[in-house]
Amino acid sequence: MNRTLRIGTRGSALALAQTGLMAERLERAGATVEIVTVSTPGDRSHAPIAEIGVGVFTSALRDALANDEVDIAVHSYKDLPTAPDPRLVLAAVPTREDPRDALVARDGMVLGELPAGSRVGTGAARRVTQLEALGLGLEMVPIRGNVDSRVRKVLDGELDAVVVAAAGLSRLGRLDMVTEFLDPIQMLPAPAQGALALECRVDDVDTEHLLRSSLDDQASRAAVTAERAMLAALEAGCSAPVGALADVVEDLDDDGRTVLRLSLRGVAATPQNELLRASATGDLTTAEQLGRALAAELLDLGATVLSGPGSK
Ligand SMILES: NCc1[nH]cc(CCC(=O)O)c1CC(=O)O
Repeated sequence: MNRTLRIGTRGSALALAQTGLMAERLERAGATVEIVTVSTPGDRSHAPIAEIGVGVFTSALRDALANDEVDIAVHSYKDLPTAPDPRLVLAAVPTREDPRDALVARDGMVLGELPAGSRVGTGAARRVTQLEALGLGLEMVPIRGNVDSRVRKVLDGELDAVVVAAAGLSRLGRLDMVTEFLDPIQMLPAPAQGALALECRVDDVDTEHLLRSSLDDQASRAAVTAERAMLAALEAGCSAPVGALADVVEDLDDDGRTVLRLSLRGVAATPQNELLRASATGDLTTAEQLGRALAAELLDLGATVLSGPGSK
């Protein structure tokens, strides 16, 4: 391909960092690329995500792609609405970063060391509900804004701690700030957390082929496919307290041969905001069915079917 590929990104430090990484990899694969920043309503507003709705970070970028203003869009996968965009194709899910949530606390503290009444910043219902379930007496403070500004609130002494995605800090080169990586047994991440989604126009087969062949990672794609299928089946948006994590694990088949399997864990809440946890395993090739089956089990256990805006 000898055309210059325009890669669309949001303008936040995190978005620019992760798009820069993808641009480098595409150049190494022989492509000529140019980065184009697209401003989104999510970047301009400070209102809670629950008010401004799912897709606030991604719709403007998707429109720019569909309108031929850019050729590739790089998204944080967890920010994408679950409904597919018929104008676009998800051409690559690159190897996923650490999917866990991370605690950044004052004085190097881990969760168990935070005194009761400590002020912990997070706006995401999924994080709030799972932290409250630990019964530590923490005071949850709703915050929003980019990763930098959240972490700064701890450095400034405004908050005792914040919970953010480890992947965000990693891509910003700030993993040194993490005082504890939260174990998924206590804190399941948002579906697709730590993964990127690279889209192109559905009729741009050259770009699709390039992205697929140079960036797509099959195991990461299978894992996030299962997580997102669970989310979609619960009809939960980004503000819903739904967490999911699929790990690719080694298993033995009937003939004693090593095979790769998906191990999916999920968490959802009842109407009384009690947490329900469940898990299931399946094949990488049937990731979607696995996600739907786990959602069905959670619904059977009494999980609320949520609708409306919501992804973190
Ligand atoms: N909507 C915010 C958002 N979208 C993606 C990430 C982190 C990186 C990732 O999960 O890929 C974050 C910040 C956070 O949740 O702390």
